[in-house]
Amino acid sequence: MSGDRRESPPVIGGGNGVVEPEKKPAPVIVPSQRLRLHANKDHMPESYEDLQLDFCPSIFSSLEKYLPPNMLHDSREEKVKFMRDILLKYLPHGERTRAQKHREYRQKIISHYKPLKRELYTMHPVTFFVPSFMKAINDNTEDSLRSIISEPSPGVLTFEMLQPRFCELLVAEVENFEAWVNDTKFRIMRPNTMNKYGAVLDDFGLETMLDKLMDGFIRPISKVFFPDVGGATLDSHHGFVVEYGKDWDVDLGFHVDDSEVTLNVCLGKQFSGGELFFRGTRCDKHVNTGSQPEEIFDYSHIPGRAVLHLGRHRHGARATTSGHRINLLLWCRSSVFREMKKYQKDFSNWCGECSREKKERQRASIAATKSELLRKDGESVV
Ligand SMILES: O=C(O)CCC(=O)C(=O)O
Ligand SMILES: [Fe+2]
Repeated sequence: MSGDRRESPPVIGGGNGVVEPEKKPAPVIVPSQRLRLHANKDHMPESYEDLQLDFCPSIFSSLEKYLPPNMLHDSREEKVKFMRDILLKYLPHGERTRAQKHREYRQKIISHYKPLKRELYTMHPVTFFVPSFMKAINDNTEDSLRSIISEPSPGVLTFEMLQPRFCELLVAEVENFEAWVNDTKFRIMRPNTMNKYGAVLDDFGLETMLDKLMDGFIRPISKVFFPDVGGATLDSHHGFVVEYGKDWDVDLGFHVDDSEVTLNVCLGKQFSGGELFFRGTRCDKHVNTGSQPEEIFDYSHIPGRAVLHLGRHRHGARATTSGHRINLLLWCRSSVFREMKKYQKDFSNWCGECSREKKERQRASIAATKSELLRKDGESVV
């Protein structure tokens, strides 16, 4: 083991609170009509963005061009049903049942829960974000982004992001949701296996808004700062809030997130403690190795200020010693990166330990070449 620090092994992924697959096989629906072999280029597909779907809405828009011609002008609901049945066939059985169960779970919440602050459910950049953040995103250059971002430790980016009013509204919505959960005794899934408190925002209607947050605001930053982990191709997310304090979770153990890039923004309220501690980025193989002194970093949350880091950047949260801390988390994922990762062994462009090992191999190889040259030199002198 390298480095001077040992931590207990980080929890990997932390799960995302999704129900376990059912054992009984579900019947596979075989559509009586087939997709076309070639896309109908003249057809203008509908938007599926506003629907609660178990696949990315853009997949439905793309697939619509392949629908049998007689279906093209069917209702959106009929087209969704047809395409969804086809897409589900491509998921492994366990995944398919899991996706179906999760869809039903969400549907149940959404059809019964009455949102309090409706303005949160559609993206309003000007009222959500502080002007400096808006400007940097709108200018959309590396320089403009760098001008608002600090990097107090390698790979830990921080910047002012959310308006105080937005934070208040989101906290009020979460409290309203929790009151509804208590009143109705509805059993909700927590954000992941590490939390007893907190709520999954995607499960009660905020998925579309959070998708827009990822697409329009987090992906442009990740593309510049985290290109090696699929920062430019983030295409799905898990969005939730965590709550800490005497009456909630107290701290959060050492772990890595099930994400390529994680956005963590403090929403308030008043609290002390709760610092994030970081211990360097690691691939699967090296997740339990020690940390180098330069990888050790503590960050104190400030309401409205975002922290952006790799999911594989090992971290945890210290005890919130007084008050109530609520943070918004967006675990952003890239399916392209995950697929490519299966065929790679060396992650020295982002894993601290792969990189250290690679440098060590290069150093050893240079030293061996030098001593070989010196030996040959010595022989020729004699
Ligand atoms: O409490 C925090 O700020 C950290 C939360 C976190 O790391 C997580 O939920 O993955
Ligand atoms: Fe985390």
